[in-house]
Amino acid sequence: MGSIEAARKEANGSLTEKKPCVVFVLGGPGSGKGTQCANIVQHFGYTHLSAGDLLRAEIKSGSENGTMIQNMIKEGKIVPSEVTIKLLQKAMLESGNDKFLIDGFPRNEENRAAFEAVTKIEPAFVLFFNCPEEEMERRLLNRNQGREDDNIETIRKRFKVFLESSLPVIEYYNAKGKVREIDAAKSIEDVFEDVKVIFTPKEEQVATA
Ligand SMILES: Nc1ncnc2c1ncn2[C@@H]1O[C@H](COP(=O)(O)OP(=O)(O)OP(=O)(O)O)[C@@H](O)[C@H]1O
Ligand SMILES: Nc1ccn([C@@H]2O[C@H](COP(=O)(O)O)[C@@H](O)[C@H]2O)c(=O)n1
Ligand SMILES: [Mg+2]
Repeated sequence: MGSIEAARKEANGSLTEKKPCVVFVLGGPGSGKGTQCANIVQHFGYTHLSAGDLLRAEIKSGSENGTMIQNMIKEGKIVPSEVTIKLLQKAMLESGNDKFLIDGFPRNEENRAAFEAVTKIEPAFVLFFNCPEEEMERRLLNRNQGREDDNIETIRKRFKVFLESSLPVIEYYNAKGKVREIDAAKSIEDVFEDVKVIFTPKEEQVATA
């Protein structure tokens, strides 16, 4: 049985009940989550849902939560789970797909516990892009996508939140054997080579030795 399918069945506890396959994609700011998710979508048919992108779209839509979300993002703070989970659930329903890369979520223990309580979905696994802070800082300062949080002051706050609130979530899943860690300091192409191994069912992996 392929590794993803096995993880999915184990996560959802049943062979018949059809729950979506969710992979949480975590890593520090600038570790390359969005870049690699775009590659995974092309090769493996997942729908990519970036919590940060959904929150930024919510600001643009003129929603009543827009100002609150904008202020939180400028400060690198985590938006209350209720808001983010509603956006994720809506996007999952609208996608028509049943395989999701949820990028940048859960960002803290509150995100994690609320998602599991509301959706009853356990991730198949957690893809963790591990990258040194100096490299992430360099990437963010060169990103040039006009993001209000890509300035050195906010970047430092985001790093602090990652260490204090997001790493414990990765440790939580690691204790359950669910973390697939990737060295994200390599080139985009080399990182994707490592990612592909994780998403390719074992029986399809060609022996190179
Ligand atoms: N392996 C890599 N080597 C060099 N640059 C990279 C690599 N991966 C991504 N980048 C670049 O670094 C920047 C940040 O990448 P990306 O947006 O994918 O990160 P992210 O983890 O989604 O960040 P955030 O958490 O801030 O959304 C982009 O400009 C991207 O092109
Ligand atoms: N679960 C989340 C994810 C993101 N945010 C806020 O959005 C900012 C940008 O997120 P990226 O993943 O695009 O880097 C992040 O710093 C948070 O302010 C959130 O609140 N909750
Ligand atoms: Mg991103």
